[in-house]
Amino acid sequence: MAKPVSIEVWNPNGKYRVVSTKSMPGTRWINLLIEQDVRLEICTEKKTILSVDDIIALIGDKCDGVIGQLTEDWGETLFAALSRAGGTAFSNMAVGYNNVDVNAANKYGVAVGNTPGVLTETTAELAASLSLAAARRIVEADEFMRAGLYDGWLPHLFVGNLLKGQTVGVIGAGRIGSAYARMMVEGFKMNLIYYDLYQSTRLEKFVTAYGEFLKANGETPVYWKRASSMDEVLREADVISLHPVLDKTTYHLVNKERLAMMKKEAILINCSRGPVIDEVALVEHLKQNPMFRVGLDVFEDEPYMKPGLAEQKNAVIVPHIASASKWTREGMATLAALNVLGKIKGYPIWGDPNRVEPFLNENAPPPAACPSIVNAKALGLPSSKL
Ligand SMILES: NC(=O)C1=CN([C@@H]2O[C@H](COP(=O)(O)OP(=O)(O)OC[C@H]3O[C@@H](n4cnc5c(N)ncnc54)[C@H](O)[C@@H]3O)[C@@H](O)[C@H]2O)C=CC1
Ligand SMILES: O=C(O)C(=O)CO
Repeated sequence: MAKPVSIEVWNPNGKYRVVSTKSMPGTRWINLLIEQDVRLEICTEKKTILSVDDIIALIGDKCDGVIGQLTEDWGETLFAALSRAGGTAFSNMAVGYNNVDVNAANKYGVAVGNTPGVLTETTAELAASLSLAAARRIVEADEFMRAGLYDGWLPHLFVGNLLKGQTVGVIGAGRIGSAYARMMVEGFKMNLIYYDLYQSTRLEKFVTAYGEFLKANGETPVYWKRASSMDEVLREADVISLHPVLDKTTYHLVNKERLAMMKKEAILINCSRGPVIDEVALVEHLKQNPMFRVGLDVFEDEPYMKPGLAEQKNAVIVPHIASASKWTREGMATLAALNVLGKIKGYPIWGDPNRVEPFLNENAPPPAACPSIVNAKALGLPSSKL
């Protein structure tokens, strides 16, 4: 028998029962649910990561849908429990859904939602922030000041890397990778080399047009190149940012051998998922190559770091905050809630998960559609004509 879990209840007499495993930013998502006859239960347990047993207790005997978090293990056990409780809808409050076993969800006929688009720019901005922090040694310099060690300007003090004219490498040039590439090319006049399974024509056109603009204004133009292999990016780029999904093809994509291919003074940024880098190999590489720097938002065994990482001065490390702007986090909550609500109400699936703005307009009711259901095809769910 699972232990009871503490909750806060909204609209107790609502017809549909939806559970959110965490309190989420903003109130719009709550209002959108309760206006549509939902009894909403929000878990108020203090512990950060809920166990499968905690979530089973939250689901209970009758539950139409769950809004969950990327820290939770949504596999066979939870989808079976949700299905037994009559549920057909789950949404991660995240775009990444490597914590979800979509095949298990398909088996139990549960729709799986995610929250693309709303976090693209926010996440790219954090990747850009980490790139700058690593290049200009901001964290080391901040620690030095606070320790009272600054006793005057020196020619050699915290010398870092100039980005202008260097090459930025992007691995996984999807929504976030492309947004980051544009920031670095336009903001710092860097050349671009990228690797993705698919061509990013829009990104290429952007860099071409920006290069022509610079040239027309008497400045050095910027260039792009689509690499034929990831190794080409690692060898050529000065700053490399990882933005692929995490799956079997990207697990330990950056390993000991690949770290060795990179320039000795390269900067590596990871705002995708921790296991994309072999973190043990990374710690060793950081120790052996003091001029090599990393900016990490994600870790292989989150929330833990591999031994030795925290001691490396050439690593800038932040706790998975890439999507943490107020607007984005409130928007993620809204999209996750609307995924669950839409499925419960039998709404069709929004046609373009890259264009979710209509769901985020606070001055208008959202479209009658699920913003993004990743297994819509597998479940045969209809597409919206809106
Ligand atoms: N740190 C954070 O807080 C955040 C992390 N993320 C992570 O970023 C990931 C990407 O998000 P989006 O850009 O919205 O997704 P997306 O689907 O638009 O882009 C992912 C890209 O990776 C490419 N890709 C897949 N396998 C690859 C491989 N083996 N080699 C090279 N490229 C490959 C895909 O073709 C695609 O273009 C998410 O799946 C999530 O894990 C997303 C948001 C915030
Ligand atoms: O959305 C995601 O995938 C995250 O990691 C958090 O925003």
